[in-house]
Amino acid sequence: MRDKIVAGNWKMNLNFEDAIQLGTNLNAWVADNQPDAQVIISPSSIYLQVLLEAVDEQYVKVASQDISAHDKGAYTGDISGEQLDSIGLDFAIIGHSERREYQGETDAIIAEKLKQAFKNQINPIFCIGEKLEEREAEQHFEVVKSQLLNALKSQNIEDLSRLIIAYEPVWAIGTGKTASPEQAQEIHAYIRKVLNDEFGVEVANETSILYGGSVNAQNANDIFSQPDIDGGLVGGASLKYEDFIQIIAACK
Ligand SMILES: O=C(CO)COP(=O)(O)O
Repeated sequence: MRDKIVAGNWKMNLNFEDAIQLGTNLNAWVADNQPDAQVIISPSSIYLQVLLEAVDEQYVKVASQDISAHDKGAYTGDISGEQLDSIGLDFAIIGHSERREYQGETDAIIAEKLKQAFKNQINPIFCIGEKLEEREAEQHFEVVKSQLLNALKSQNIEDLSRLIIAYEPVWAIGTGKTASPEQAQEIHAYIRKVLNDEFGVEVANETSILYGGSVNAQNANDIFSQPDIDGGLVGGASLKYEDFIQIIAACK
């Protein structure tokens, strides 16, 4: 379903107390202010369960930052979709560029992770986006198309109703350099066109496509006002309560 969504990817930040405090404060703010956007927070996995208990799911949803590509068994350090589902978790970030870069995640691995999410009724926030050299070589359209198709072609079409996409140009992540609202809109419209061409109009119209990469309280309004941008996946600014609530409020 195409919802407005603002998701905070906390990455490997915040200690236990700060994570609970931020989650609790956000929950109270959402309850009081009833923003248009669905709010999601994505803490480190050790805090998932306690945050699920600390927030009310009608106000704040919780997402893992990853999911195993495997069902179960001898995969030390992995957390399976079934395990995530068993604590009541409904969302998972999959294929973030930092995992592609530092953990060697390929499109093929990401396709398996998406399958595990779908199989366990978890809504994936599937990340795609080009690197700086690919943008400079004007290959960004090809890159996102191949990331999309390599990961989605093997999925069951009916599972795609759970899909959320996050377009995050790697050159804009943590750099303070945002894609301009026009650049972001252009590629979001293109992503929707690829979805339409490959999977049909329903998938294209019903998939939320979030923008990520240096979203902050100042630029959120301009970015979110673009027609094909349904919200944001926010890193650094999601760790600061005052900034993050302004970003949520900007998503209408
Ligand atoms: O990677 C991101 C969210 O997943 C974006 O991070 P920043 O908002 O810190 O650029």
